[in-house]
Amino acid sequence: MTPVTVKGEARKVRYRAESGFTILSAQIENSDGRDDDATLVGMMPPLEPGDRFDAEVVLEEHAEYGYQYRVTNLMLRVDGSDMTEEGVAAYLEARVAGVGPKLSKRIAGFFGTRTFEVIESDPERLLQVPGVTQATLHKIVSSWDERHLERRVITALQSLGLSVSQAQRAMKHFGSSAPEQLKNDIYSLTEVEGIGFLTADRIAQGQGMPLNDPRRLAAAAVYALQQAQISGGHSYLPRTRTVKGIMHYGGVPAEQAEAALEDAALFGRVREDEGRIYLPPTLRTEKKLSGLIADLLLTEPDEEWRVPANAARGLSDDQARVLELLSDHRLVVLTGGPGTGKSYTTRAVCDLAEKLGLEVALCAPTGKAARRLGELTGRTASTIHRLLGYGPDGFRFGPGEALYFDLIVVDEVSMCGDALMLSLLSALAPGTRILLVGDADQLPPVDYGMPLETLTAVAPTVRLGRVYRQAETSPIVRAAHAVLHGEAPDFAHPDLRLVEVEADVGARRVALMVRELGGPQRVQVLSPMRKGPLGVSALNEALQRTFNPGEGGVRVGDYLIRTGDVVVQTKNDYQNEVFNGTLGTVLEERGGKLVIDFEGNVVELGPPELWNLQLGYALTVHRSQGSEWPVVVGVLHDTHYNMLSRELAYTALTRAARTFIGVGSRRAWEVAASRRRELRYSHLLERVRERL
Ligand SMILES: Nc1ncnc2c1ncn2[C@@H]1O[C@H](COP(=O)(O)OP(=O)(O)OP(=O)(O)O)[C@@H](O)[C@H]1O
Repeated sequence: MTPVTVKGEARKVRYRAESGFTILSAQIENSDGRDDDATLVGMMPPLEPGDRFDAEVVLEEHAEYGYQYRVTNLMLRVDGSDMTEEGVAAYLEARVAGVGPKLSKRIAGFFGTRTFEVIESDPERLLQVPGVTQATLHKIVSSWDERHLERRVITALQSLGLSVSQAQRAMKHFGSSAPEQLKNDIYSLTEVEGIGFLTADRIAQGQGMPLNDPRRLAAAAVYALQQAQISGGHSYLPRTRTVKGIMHYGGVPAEQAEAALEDAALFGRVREDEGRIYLPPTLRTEKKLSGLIADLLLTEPDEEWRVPANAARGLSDDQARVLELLSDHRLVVLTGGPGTGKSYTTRAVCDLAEKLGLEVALCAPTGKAARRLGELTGRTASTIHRLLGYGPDGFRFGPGEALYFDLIVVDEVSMCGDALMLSLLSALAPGTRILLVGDADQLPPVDYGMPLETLTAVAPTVRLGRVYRQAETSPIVRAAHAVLHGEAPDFAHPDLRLVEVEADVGARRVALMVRELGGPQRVQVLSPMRKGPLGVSALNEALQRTFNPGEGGVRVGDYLIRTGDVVVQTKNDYQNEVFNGTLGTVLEERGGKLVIDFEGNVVELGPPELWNLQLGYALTVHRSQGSEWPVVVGVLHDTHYNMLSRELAYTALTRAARTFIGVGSRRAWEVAASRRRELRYSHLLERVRERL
């Protein structure tokens, strides 16, 4: 059915979720006829009885509710200019506090169809109407504002070409100044979750923005760098690749893209640093971080750190070296694969520090990693954000106020990008020691930069090679280390198997396998990418259909999430203390909101936060870092070709504590083992070296 355009008047809002999803009874009409009791469903701005609107609707027959009109777009006509005097009076009476039937008729009689304009732009004139006192005026203006602000902003954003849900998210991001903000720079829309350059550009074109407008091409440059940061973890792009990005997003030839890059640098939208193109904040971060690392390497630790002979008892020589290095160095790095004794060593460090009477803080990038660190060392550990006192206006501790501990231990450091590492190091008091622990062979962090790689090259580092945990018996640990040396796993063990499948039936095969292995609560599925027949989206659809079939649920991106589903948080939410990569189970669906149990932390998420959720039956390998499950089904197939690398395969393997089932193709594992991941563009290491 093709959408038809109708004019309508709202009768009754039967239901409205914060996301904007609405069920509305209305009278609608167009040249083909009218329907006095129509049911409209879909994303709509806040509506009140009597509101007039234009809408695009598609007539549908719903299994349960019969005929109804699905709204593809709905625009309010709030100016009331085509309302009759009675309509204006009725509107005032219904919606504005402090105005009864008599007074609303008098006001409508006085100003007619310009009444709304008077209330909005020159309310004092209402005092000319007999019976309107200062108190009445105050009531009218304040009730008008709060109710109409959102409607006006949403309607203004819709008139820019945004859908209702995009308008809601833009208003959440920019606040009520969103229309002005977007009128000045429509491309700042790309900052809003789920809105990319192409959407902003479509709207800008709709407003007549010329293809070669410098603002448009500067925005294309910024977007190219943002995408490089988000999807590639790059801190900058070489000039040539930035130009290609402008050509790609801007759709302009090379010479125009070159000129646009000059303009973007001129406007300060991007920064050029010896042929490297950065977003300004990223360049500042990289420079500041290099300064702090150099400072840690060049200054002496404060407190006395003597290592008595028995302190190293039970430690290997390598593990004992960590204790020695801490006596003369403020910054020490401990790296090694799974089961090599990193936590075991950390515990010994904490034991010694306490014997020396030193104050120690333990932290890690995510809640799960912090909990694990606490368990393995028998001490309290927190997230880095909590240690730095993260709150609504950012970190409490930092350049302005230092953390006063003698030693800070950070685990799972491979998950820290440049920005978080900067926040952490800038909160250290002079003389404080810091021990960074992680597995440098893992995939780099989701955020841009890879400070651990730089630190292992410049700071005193101990690399633990010997595998203790069930080394010889655990085929997975052996396979992980083999992959790092370029060999594909042999998959010749009951706990390390490979099932070859064709891409088009693979997702179904994976779902059946998860059922055989004990279901989603025991088995985690991993895949390198989101798209494609064996990507996370397709796997999640198949797994949801198998383990949580049914209709309905809350629409989040390309998923319908409902009670009982396994979900994963995709962005750090410090208010609810739910971090990127944390898995949860949906307990209940309440009016467009979801109540989710994230490993004991039960939170209720409403529309804007729901954008940070996805189904979690299957995760990308990237997002699985810092977690571990008894059984993992790792999907690696030729169709993932350009993502295959030995770090990816290694990270996937090391997520399994006991059993790893590979699904896909043996060739994919051979390709992965033979290839290192794409290097990230970061200049941090060079900047640190320049300062040493
Ligand atoms: N020097 C050692 N002597 C004896 N056992 C050790 C030694 N070092 C570690 N272990 C044992 O090896 C196992 C793995 O140690 P640990 O958990 O510290 O490894 P890890 O590197 O932290 O692993 P992961 O990266 O998975 O956290 C533990 O059971 C630990 O007790």
